Amino acid sequence: MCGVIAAVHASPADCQVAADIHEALYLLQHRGQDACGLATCAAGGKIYQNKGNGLAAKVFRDGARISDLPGYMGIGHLRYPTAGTSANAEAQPFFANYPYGICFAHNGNLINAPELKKFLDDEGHRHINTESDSELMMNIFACELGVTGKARVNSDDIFAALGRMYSRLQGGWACFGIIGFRDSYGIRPLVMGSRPSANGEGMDYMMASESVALCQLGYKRSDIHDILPGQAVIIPKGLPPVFAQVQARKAYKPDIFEYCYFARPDAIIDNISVHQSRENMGHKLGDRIIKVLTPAQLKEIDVVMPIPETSNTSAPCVAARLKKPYCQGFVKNRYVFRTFIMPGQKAREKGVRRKLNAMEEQFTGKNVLLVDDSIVRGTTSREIVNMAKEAGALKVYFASAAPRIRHPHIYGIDLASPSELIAHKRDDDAIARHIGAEKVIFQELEDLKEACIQAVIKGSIPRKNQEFEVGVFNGEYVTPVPDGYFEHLEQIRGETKKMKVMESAREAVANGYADQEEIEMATNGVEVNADGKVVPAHSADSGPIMNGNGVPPQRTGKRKLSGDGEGASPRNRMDIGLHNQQDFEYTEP
Ligand SMILES: O=P(O)(O)OC[C@H]1O[C@H](OP(=O)(O)OP(=O)(O)O)[C@H](O)[C@@H]1O
Ligand SMILES: NC(=O)CC[C@H](N)C(=O)O
Ligand SMILES: [Mg+2]
Repeated sequence: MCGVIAAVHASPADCQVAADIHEALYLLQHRGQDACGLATCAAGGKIYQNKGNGLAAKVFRDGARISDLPGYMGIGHLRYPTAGTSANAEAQPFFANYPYGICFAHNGNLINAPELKKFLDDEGHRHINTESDSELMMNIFACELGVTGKARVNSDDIFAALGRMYSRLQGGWACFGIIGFRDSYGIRPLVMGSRPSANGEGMDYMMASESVALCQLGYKRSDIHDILPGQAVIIPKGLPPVFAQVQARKAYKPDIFEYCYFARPDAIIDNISVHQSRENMGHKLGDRIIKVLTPAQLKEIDVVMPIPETSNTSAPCVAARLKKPYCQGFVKNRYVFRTFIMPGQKAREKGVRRKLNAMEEQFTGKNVLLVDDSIVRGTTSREIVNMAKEAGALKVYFASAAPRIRHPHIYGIDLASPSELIAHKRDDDAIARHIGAEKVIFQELEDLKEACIQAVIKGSIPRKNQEFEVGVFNGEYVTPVPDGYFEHLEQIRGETKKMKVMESAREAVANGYADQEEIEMATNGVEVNADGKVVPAHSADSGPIMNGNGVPPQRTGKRKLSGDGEGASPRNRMDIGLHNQQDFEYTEP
C-alpha cells in the first residue's frame, strides 16, 4: 500500500508546492517506508524530481533538497512495493517523455501485468525498464494518450484516454499527474480538497491517499471529498477542476484493511472515520471474546493491553466491554517505525523487539489479554507473547480486531503469500499453539463490516448496502482474477522476498549491525528452503541459485558482495545498495 499526493497552487509564479508535498510525505509515511519521491513542474513545463529508497527524512535529508524542486504543481509518492522489487529504479514518481511528458504516481496493484506487458511490447512498442506494474500503467496511459496524435490534448482527450486505459487494466489504483483517478470499484482511497491560496488570488488544490495530509496543510474538512469509483479529475492551470466518470462505477467497495491497519486513525476514508471504526472493532471484539471464552477463562483475565501502535484505539474498547482494567504494558520506541512493512522476516522479528519493550511490573503474576489490530504472519504476536511471559505473565490470551487472514491481498498491500500467513491451513488452536498463547480469539467478518458501517461520519448519509473489498479474509475478490494469477503471485513474491531479504542484510552490513547470518546472506545470497523459509544460500540442500538477477552468487569465503566486482551489471550494482538518488530535469521541447 503506497501513499500518493498531488498539489496544484493557484499561481504559476508560486514556487513552493514542493514544501507542501514534502510535509504531506511525512504525514503519510506510514503507508510506505521502502522508497519515496517528489516531482514538481514549474512555469514553462520544466520538471524536477528527486526520489530514492528510504524514508522521507533520508531521501530529502530533512528537507534540505526541497529547494531544488521549484514549481507550482507536483506529485509525491511513498512506496511499499507490491510488484517488482524494492530496487531504487522502481521508486516513484515515474516519468515518460512521450507523449507530452507524464509524471506518474500509483497506489494499488495490477493483476494482469503480463498481458499489459505483452500489449506494450507487441502494439505499443514501448520499452519497460523495471518490473514495476506502475511503470506499465503509465505506459498504457501514454499509449492511449498518443492515439490522439495531437500536439496538445484537452480534458476530453485525457478522459477518453483514461477510459480506454481502464478497459485494459485489472486491479486497484488511484493516481494523478495532475490528473487524479480511482479504480471503478473504489478499492484504493483518494481524496481531493481546495483552499484559498496564500496570496488570495485563487484556489489551491490537493489530492492524497488520506485526508490527514490535507487537514494538516490548512484544507478544511468540509472542503475535502472522496474521488468516486471510476471518476477522474483534471486540475488545469489556474482553473477549477474538471471531473468525469471515465468508466461506469462497478461497485463501491473500499478496501476494509485500510480501516483495520493501514490508514492513520485520524483519516476519513469514503465518509467512514478510521478512528471510530477501530473503536467499534474493539467493542465487537469484546462481545466476541465473551462468547468464545468460558466464564472461568474470562474471570481469570486480570488486565487488557494493546500491542502498540495500531491497536491502541481498539484495545481500550475491548477492556470496557469486558469490564477489565486496561493498561499500556508495552512501551513503544518512537524511533522504530512500522515493523510489518519492513522487508525480510529477520528484520521484522528484530524490529518487534526493538520497537516494543515490556514493563515487568505490569506483567508479573498476571493473566493478560493482549489485543492487536490483526495477525498476519504472526511475527508480532509470537514475539510479544514471549516477551509478556519473559516479563512474568502467567497466562497470555491474544485477540485480533481483524478476522483470520487466509488469502493474499491483491490490490496494493503485499501482506504475504498464503503459505506465510499464520491462519493459512491452521485452526484457532493451532494458531494459539504457534504463537504460544492460551487461546486466540478473532473478530468475525460480519462484525468487522458492521464496525466500519457504524463509523460513518456525522452528517453524511450512509451508503445503502455499503460493501467492502474483503478478499484477504474470505478469498472473494471484487474484480475477476485472471487464471493462474495466484500461482504467478506466489512465484513473484517469492523472488521479491529473496531480494528484499538480501537488501536488508546488505543494509545491516553497511550500517555495521549485521549478525553472522546477515553477513552470510549479504555475501552469498539467499534461497528458500523446503519449509518455505528464506535462508543463506549455501545452507539449503538444493543446487546453486541465481541471485535474482540471473547471476550465480559468490561462493568464496571472501566477504565480497555479489555484483560488486568486475563485470557486474548495473542492475546488480543497484541491488547491492549503491543506490544513487535519481535527479533529473526535463524541459518542455
Ligand atoms: O502478524 P504480523 O505479520 O506480525 O503482522 C501484524 C502486525 O503488524 C502490524 O504492526 P506494525 O508494527 O507494522 O505497525 P503498528 O505500529 O502500526 O502497529 C500490525 O499492527 C500487527 O501488530
Ligand atoms: N503499495 C502500492 O500501492 C504499490 C504500488 C506499485 N504496485 C508498486 O509496487 O510500486
Ligand atoms: Mg502492530
